[in-house]
Amino acid sequence: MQIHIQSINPDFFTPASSEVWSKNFELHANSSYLIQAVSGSGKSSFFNFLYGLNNRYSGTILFENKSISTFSESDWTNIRKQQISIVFQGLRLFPELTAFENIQLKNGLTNHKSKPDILEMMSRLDIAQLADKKAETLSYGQQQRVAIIRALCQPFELLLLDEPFSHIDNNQINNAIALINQEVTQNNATLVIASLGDTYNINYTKTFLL
Ligand SMILES: Nc1ncnc2c1ncn2[C@@H]1O[C@H](COP(=O)(O)OP(=O)(O)OP(=O)(O)O)[C@@H](O)[C@H]1O
Repeated sequence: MQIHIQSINPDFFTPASSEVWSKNFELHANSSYLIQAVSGSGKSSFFNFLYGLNNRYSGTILFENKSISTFSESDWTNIRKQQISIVFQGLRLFPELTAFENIQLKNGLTNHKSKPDILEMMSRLDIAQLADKKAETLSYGQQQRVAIIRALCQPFELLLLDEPFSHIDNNQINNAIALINQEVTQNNATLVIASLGDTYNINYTKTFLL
């Protein structure tokens, strides 16, 4: 998906000058981007704009040359099912559901992956043994890995990851990055990762300071 960002600025706070706010740039397929932000500079807001959860900004965001401000709620429902996947900073898992149920709930919308595929992904991130545990009983780093796999269990052209590895050790970060890269490549997708400073072992097309 071709994404054009044209001079956007949030309506609800005045950001400091950055390489995102008030700037024109494009995000391309088969490319990875890092948004390096200081806390409170608006990276979650930027992701919410791209995911259609917040439209309180000036400027224009175009997907395939169409302004996303024209999309209806049902357009966004389809886009979130087929084209954009996200890991929120706060994860948004269902605490009462098991790790596997959290993943399958999303996967079931498109039957993107089989149960053995999901269990293999969980095994790669060393959480297969937690499949039947309620999400609320998992550590935050384990929950982050559940949320990452859940995000990979749907078709996507744009994958948004908001501080996805903040509670994960380096070894597991590398396993997660290998899995994410594999899925991004298979989908010919655009990857956008936000971090507070870490750069991770990813070959970025461009890094933006926010
Ligand atoms: N709904 C809202 N109404 C008013 N102000 C908001 C709203 N959401 C965020 N803000 C403000 O916008 C600024 C950026 O918030 P945002 O959550 O996007 O930052 P962030 O860079 O993701 O921060 P952090 O890394 O600390 O989570 C903050 O000053 C915040 O108080």
